[in-house]
Amino acid sequence: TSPCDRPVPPTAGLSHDKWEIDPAELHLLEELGSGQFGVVRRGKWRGTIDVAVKMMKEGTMSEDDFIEEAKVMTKLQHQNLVQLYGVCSKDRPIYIVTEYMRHGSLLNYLRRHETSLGANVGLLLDMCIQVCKGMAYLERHNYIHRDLAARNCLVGSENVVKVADFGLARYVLDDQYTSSGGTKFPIKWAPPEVLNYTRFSSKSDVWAYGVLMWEVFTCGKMPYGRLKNTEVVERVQRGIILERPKACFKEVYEVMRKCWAHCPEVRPSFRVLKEQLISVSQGLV
Ligand SMILES: CNC(=O)Nc1cc(-c2cccc(-n3cnc4cc(C(C)(C)C)ccc4c3=O)c2C)cn(C)c1=O
Repeated sequence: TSPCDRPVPPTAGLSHDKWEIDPAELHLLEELGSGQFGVVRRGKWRGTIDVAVKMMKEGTMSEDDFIEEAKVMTKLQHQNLVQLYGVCSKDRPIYIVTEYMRHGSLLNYLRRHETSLGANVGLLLDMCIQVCKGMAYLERHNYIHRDLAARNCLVGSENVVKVADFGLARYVLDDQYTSSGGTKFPIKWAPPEVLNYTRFSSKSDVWAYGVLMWEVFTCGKMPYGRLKNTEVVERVQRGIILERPKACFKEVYEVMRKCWAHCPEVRPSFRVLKEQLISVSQGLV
């Protein structure tokens, strides 16, 4: 957007651009883990706001492209998206500062709470609906995630679930991750058109969302078990899909199956998925 599109802040010219965060306002705390770009730490911003800070390891990300994109990403705001607060890009390593989610990744949360969650299909469905709402917002903004999976969603207080790291896949420099033949490429969440032509779209996100629903209703099992990536590619191209999880009743599995239509145009949009899942959850009451 050209500067004239953005409302001019009263302090125009005095402060950094609004997506630029002053590192002096950050107080770094314990390490939360490490991801594709290096170490992530919990922190405090302006003394009180809980944040997560990704400290970008040199050579892991195409930084200039990302910093440009960060301006767009800070504008994507929804209660089921992990909010990007801004970046510290004046020196290296650059920091990516986001909202902090106290219970960590959805995948680990499902595995840690399998017993209690397994008995609560209403809650499992609610988690799926929250992710769907976040994804429907991205779809409305023509924004593709490219790596939607339970590991890339985060859990906050009161079982709030939010989609994280949307769009970041485009800035990963590791070709083991970016090329579909690479060891880190998320084959088990990829539809035929991505496996064959790396053709990403909101409909390829819908396929991945179906796999995420399967992860949720199995409380964090690995899709296709211990099958090798080559075996999964072969099955997906032959139209073999994941089996119905025990905890998953038929109406929900029917929605999952629609996400795995071979042809992307046949798959429902996230907007339609959201309506269908909400009506299934109302039928539960
Ligand atoms: C206990 N609470 C917490 O731990 N909370 C949190 C943990 C993390 C966290 C910690 C370590 C690594 C990663 N991580 C994991 N996978 C990633 C994958 C990608 C792609 C590009 C491959 C999709 C990019 C970045 C990451 C990444 O930074 C995250 C999200 C982030 N946030 C916001 C939290 O609230």
